[in-house]
Amino acid sequence: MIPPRFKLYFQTYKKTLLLLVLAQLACVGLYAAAMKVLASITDSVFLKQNTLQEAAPVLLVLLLLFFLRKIILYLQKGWLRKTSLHCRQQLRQKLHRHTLVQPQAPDDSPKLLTLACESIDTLDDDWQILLPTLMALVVDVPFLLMVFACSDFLTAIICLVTLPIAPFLLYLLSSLTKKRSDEAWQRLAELTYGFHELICTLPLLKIFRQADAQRKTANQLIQDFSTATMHVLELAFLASFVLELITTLAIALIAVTIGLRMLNAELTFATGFFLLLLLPEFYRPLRQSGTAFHTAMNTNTSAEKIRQALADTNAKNLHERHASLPVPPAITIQQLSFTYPHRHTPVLENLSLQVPARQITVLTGSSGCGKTTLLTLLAGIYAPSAGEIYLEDQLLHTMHPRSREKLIGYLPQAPHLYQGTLRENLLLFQQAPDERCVQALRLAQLEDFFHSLPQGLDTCLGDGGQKLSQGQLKRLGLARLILQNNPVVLLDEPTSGLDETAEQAIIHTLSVLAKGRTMLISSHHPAVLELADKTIHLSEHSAKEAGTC
Ligand SMILES: Nc1ncnc2c1ncn2[C@@H]1O[C@H](COP(=O)(O)OP(=O)(O)OP(=O)(O)O)[C@@H](O)[C@H]1O
Repeated sequence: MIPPRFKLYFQTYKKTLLLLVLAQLACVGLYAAAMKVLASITDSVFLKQNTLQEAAPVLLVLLLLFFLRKIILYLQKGWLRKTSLHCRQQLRQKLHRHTLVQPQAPDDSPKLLTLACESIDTLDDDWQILLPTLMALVVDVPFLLMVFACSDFLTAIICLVTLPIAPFLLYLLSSLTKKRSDEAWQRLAELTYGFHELICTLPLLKIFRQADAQRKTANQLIQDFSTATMHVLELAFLASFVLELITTLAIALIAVTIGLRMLNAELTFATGFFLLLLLPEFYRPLRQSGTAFHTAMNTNTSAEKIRQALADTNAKNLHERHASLPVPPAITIQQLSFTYPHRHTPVLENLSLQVPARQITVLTGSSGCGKTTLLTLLAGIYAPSAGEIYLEDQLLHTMHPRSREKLIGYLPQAPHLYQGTLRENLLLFQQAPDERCVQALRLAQLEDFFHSLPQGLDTCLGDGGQKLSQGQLKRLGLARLILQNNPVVLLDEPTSGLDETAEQAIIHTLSVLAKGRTMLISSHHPAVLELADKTIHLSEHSAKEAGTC
């Protein structure tokens, strides 16, 4: 019944969980003591006719017990919140590392988005709902059973008999709920994917006045998701209702027996009242287990998806051994094939070629023949469907991402602009002195742009900040590459979108940057071709080397 990830929680957060269990024990102990005091006050004031003044010190003790319990509950909540946050942070970091280690399939980003946001956040319920219920079941129920057994054996026996009904009913509901919960997650993934696509293409849809037409698709996705969620909620409601009914009936049954036995003087008022006060607390974890059970179905589905996503990484035999690699290395491609998911024909098939070290190699070919695809495979963003890519004698896809990042720099056709300062956009969370940033901007022909900025390197770029033209964005990408200082540099159309003067300047920068590096450029521009030591013409599925110039 207990999900496997809980074992991991028990191992990782052993001390915190022990503390939480002790706090739980203290809470239930204080509650039982408070109820004992309350029963005895009621007994002394109403039945034994003592005055309130006589009961006042005992009332103070009652107040103190409630106060102490509140403090422990508050601390317990805080620990649970903190541990949940830490646990989710760790998982997000793991997932982040995984996306770097495991070359992503091109269609994976919406899936990763769902995993990193919704799925991981769902695991908060493990700490806010599941673990507290589990602790109450493990600590409160046996503790109160013992208190019942010490006070009145018959009540303890009835409680014990009614106890297994709830788990049995939950077991019956489990298979049905799991299927519906899986379905709801599937609909959520489709919804995320649909919205992701819609947002990416919104400007284009607006231009072609198709934004309204897409509303129908979005509405359908929302409808499907809400229907699937409603199905899950129906079952959750049913489970809670059944448990409420059973526990209420059990409490009523025990209350009647206690009442009858008090009438027959088999039980004193103080003991009977004390037992009646404790009964709701005894059944509380059982009532909560309905909600917890529904939550567990949901979190189990998310945890399974996260586990599957992370499993491939653990299986991969990655190594960081690149110290022995000659720098800059030559690139050798052998029998490389790549097919995009949901496509029947490969973009690249049995491609073999050599990119020499310390030279500029220019990749040409008609539009759509696979130049960008080849560069992204070399950058390790996608994994090849077949064949090998070697950096000297080392296989690229067995290399650790840290090694790959150190070795290979990549300038995509449209570099991404992050919402952040110019400095953050340049350094991408690395450290470097401001002078180096300014020097890189100068080399990438962005000096004038930099001087026009009101706050220099601290100027905010991206959404809500300074916007950049396509040409400026490309040069910003080039400045990033200059700062990264990688021995292998891959550039996709570095001069597209630039005017003639900027193009000349960038070509000069490229020739400077190429010194002591292995450079592969995808381009048609005659000026870039003039730079080439070697030209490779990529036609559909094959490559022809135009030889060394
Ligand atoms: N994410 C993707 N999913 C499916 N197919 C894709 C994807 N990206 C590219 N393709 C297809 O792969 C083929 C090669 O595309 P690629 O962008 O690599 O060509 P290219 O030679 O770089 O073109 P260009 O010179 O116009 O940039 C094209 O037919 C394209 O439609």
